[in-house]
Amino acid sequence: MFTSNGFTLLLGCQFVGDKVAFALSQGLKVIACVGETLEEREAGSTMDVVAAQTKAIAEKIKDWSNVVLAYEPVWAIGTGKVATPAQAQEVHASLRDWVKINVSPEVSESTRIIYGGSVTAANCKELAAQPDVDGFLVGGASLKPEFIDIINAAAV
Ligand SMILES: O=C[C@H](O)COP(=O)(O)O
Repeated sequence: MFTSNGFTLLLGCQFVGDKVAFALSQGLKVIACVGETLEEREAGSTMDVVAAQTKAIAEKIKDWSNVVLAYEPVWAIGTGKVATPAQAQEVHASLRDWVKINVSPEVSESTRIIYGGSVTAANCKELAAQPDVDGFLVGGASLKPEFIDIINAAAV
């Protein structure tokens, strides 16, 4: 998945892995977004989807020090439908476990896993309080004064 304000492209897993590796090779830092569609969530395949997306990245890179993982459920991006704190924590914890098992415990500890998708001043505090939510990828709300509240919530 490639996402920026109001613009989301669903890309094949392998293509995303190649893009991440290329960006790193050029000295860039990467926020790699993973996330399921509403259909995939309703089918119960959320973790299978984000694991497959993360695997495609893990197969192409060795050094994770310039990579941040962002959990961005497709159904939450720019829709006003935010993941509940429990939904976000469940996926973030599973992602961290996946990285621990499939990459290394050290990378699992050091890699930030941030949440994106309709984050606002009203929902950021509860999300930020989840143990495996390390910050936010903010779209629409970054253009509003409430952004400072989101920054402060994530900084605690
Ligand atoms: O670029 C940011 C993310 O795609 C989330 O966007 P959003 O906060 O407008 O839902």
